[in-house]
Amino acid sequence: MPPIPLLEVCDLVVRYPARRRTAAPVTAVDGVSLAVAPGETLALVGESGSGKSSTMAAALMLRRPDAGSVRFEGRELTGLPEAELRAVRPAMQPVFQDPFGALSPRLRVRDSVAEPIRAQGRWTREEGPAEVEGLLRKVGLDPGLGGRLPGDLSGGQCQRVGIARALASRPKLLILDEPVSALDPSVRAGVVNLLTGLQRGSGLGYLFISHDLALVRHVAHRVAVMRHGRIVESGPAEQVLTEPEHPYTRLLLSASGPMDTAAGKAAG
Ligand SMILES: Nc1ncnc2c1ncn2[C@@H]1O[C@H](COP(=O)(O)OP(=O)(O)OP(=O)(O)O)[C@@H](O)[C@H]1O
Repeated sequence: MPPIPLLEVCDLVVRYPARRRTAAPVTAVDGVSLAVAPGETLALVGESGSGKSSTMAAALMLRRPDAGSVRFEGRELTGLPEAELRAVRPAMQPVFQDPFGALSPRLRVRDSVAEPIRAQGRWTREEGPAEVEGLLRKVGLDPGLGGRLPGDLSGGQCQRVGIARALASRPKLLILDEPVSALDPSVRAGVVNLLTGLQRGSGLGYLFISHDLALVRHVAHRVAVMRHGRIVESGPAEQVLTEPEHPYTRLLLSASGPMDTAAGKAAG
């Protein structure tokens, strides 16, 4: 029997109220189904406005979907009260595009990383600091940076702190929303390699949201292509990216140009 997916989203619908009185409500996600297995990276690709971030927000239950189901390790989340969701959330952690925006500007690096450990009630004076130091090392940072504020770090360093903070909750799934697209091209590959390295042998699943198909080719096991709130094509990365069936996927691929971005090359 195949393993139970970490995340399983079925027939997901997310609507936003009309922004103007005369406008219609927006259906941002219109019946999306996807699943992420342990140790797997599913890339969700599509142009701006196709509904990727709305799917992410609903999958994380940051926004309750208007219809459909979200299961984590087989457990339905949509009907759970907030108190029960709080217990599930550590296992599914977001990593956002803006590395500075994701961290509190007034919290030192070590406190940002310590916060989830404290929130889970695991902090002890003996083991807490060592766990933080270990997490900083794990994401390729010198623990000596622990005393700095985010404003004293580069974008790449900040994103690594964001990843360390996500890992501090001991998650099973990371939902990564364009995790390297705001970074300087010269540091993207390092962060991509970090993410692929963290996954190796760990069972950590990734829902990897990106519009960079070159990058997706290097990180994803499977790809789902989203357009106007729907998945128009999905399958193994190699198949979708080399023999796309849907005209929209072909269009995205032709618009993305040759598969040779800095991140792609170094990560390959
Ligand atoms: N808070 C909101 N209120 C109204 N409409 C919204 C809201 N957030 C998103 N939308 C609309 O929902 C649709 C999907 O947006 P979403 O941000 O999920 O797409 P996306 O693929 O993640 O785009 P991007 O890559 O630009 O973030 C778009 O038409 C967007 O304008």
